This record gives sequence, C-alpha cells and structure tokens, in this order.
Amino acid sequence: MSAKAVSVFYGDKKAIDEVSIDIPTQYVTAFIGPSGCGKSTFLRTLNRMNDTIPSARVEGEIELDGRDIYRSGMDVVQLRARVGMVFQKPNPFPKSIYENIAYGPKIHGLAEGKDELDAIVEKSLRRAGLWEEVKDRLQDSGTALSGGQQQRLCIARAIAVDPEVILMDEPCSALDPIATAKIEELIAELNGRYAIVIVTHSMQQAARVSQRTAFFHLGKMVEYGRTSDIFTNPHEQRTQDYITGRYG
Ligand SMILES: Nc1ncnc2c1ncn2[C@@H]1O[C@H](COP(=O)(O)OP(=O)(O)OP(=O)(O)O)[C@@H](O)[C@H]1O
Repeated sequence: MSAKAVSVFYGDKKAIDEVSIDIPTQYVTAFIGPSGCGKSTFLRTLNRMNDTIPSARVEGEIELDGRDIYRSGMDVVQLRARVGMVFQKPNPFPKSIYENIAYGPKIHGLAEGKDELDAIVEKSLRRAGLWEEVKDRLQDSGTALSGGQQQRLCIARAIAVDPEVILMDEPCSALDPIATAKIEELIAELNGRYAIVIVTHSMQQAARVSQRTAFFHLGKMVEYGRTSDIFTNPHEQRTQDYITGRYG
C-alpha cells in the first residue's frame, strides 16, 4: 500500500497533513506519537473506515496494488476484506466462535461448501494461535472468551477473508501482559504473510514487533525509517524528544 500527500479533515480541522508513506508487505510497520497526533485517523484512511464519520474528508491518494482506494466505484466491503482491521477493544460478533470466522468467507463467497468453510475456520484459528484452545467449543459464543482470546478471534476473523493488509489500532491496550505477549508473538508469526500496521502507545512494543516505524506529531509524519534507527539514531529532534520521554 502507499499513501501520497494524504490529508484528513474533520470539518474545517486538519487532523492529518500531507502524509506520504509506503507500507511494504514484508514488514510490520508501527505508528507511534503522542496522543491526538493523528495515528488512528491516518490508519483508518487505509481501509476507508473514516467514511463512517460524516465530518471526515480525505485528500490525496492511497493505493492498494497500484489502484486508488478512493476511486469511484470502489467496493468498500471488498476493500475492508483486503485491508482488515483489529480494534483497541476486541469486538467479536455476538455469535459462535465458528460463525465469527465463517461469516466473512461466506459473504465473500470464498468457500464452496461446508467442508471448505470448516477448513477455512480451522486454518484461520490455527494461524491466529487459537485453535487448540477453542477446537472443542466452536459453537460457544465468541464473547464468552477471555479478552486476549477475543482479540485473537478478531485477528482470525480478519485472516479468514485472506487479506493483504491487517491494520491494528492499539490491539493490546485492553489486554494484560500475558495476553499482550501472545498477540505480539502472533504478529511475529504473521509477519511476511500480510502487511501489518500497528498503532501503539508502547515504544517497547513498537521496538519488539516492528521493522519500520513512523513517528507522527501534530498531524504530520515527522520521521519514518527502520525501527532500530528510529529508536537509536533518529534524525529529527521531535522524534528524539518523544522516544526519550520528553513529551507524550
Ligand atoms: N470523529 C472525530 N471528529 C472530530 N475530530 C476527531 C475525530 N476523531 C479524531 N479527531 C481529532 O483528530 C485528531 C487526531 O486524533 P486521533 O484519534 O487520530 O489521534 P491519535 O494519535 O490516534 O490519538 P490517541 O493516541 O490518543 O488514540 C485529534 O485532534 C482528535 O481530537
């Protein structure tokens, strides 16, 4: 995916100012920066989640496989399958574990029959590291799982429709350290198969899970580069100030 000179407005207020970035498939990209700098706003432009906010307006270009995702005629439901999203708070459907995963492949016509659907459900749950924990209770409600399991269920749900990109907006902020560690391990396992973008407030987490980091400040992307460089040798004073805890 790539963004070129993307600005986002809420009414008259500019929340993102001409951000350009390439999001490569082979890396996990972390978005960091102080609260309110626009990380989530920018993340949501990447699968047009901002369309759901009436006052939001996007300028610039965002391409997926070389085609503008804001072009007229773009099927947004299809787009959100190709660019999946995992939110701060796990949000499984109030349906069975099985249905949480099967729903997407069904509506997108990805399975021919029950056997194929079963196979997608199993593969997605395995990939999300949840299969062993739930294989004997696939008909239980997804909402009855622990918070960490629910978040892995949401990741499995995103995987089930075979996305190219997975966007994660602070996916561990509602989880305890053990559940957080599991999600981080999972991100490492998924790395390379999908382009992953993660918004995080934890610089330790960004350093652990990502290979590329973008630092945002006041709606601008101040610096982007290898995560190791951003944390050890940033070029910009504002990045240096943030990572050394001077603000944020
Ligand atoms: N729905 C909205 N309507 C109006 N303004 C909004 C809306 N959502 C966000 N904003 C404003 O846009 C700016 C960027 O917010 P955003 O949530 O993207 O920042 P963030 O860096 O993700 O913050 P945080 O780390 O606290 O989640 C803020 O000034 C915020 O108040």
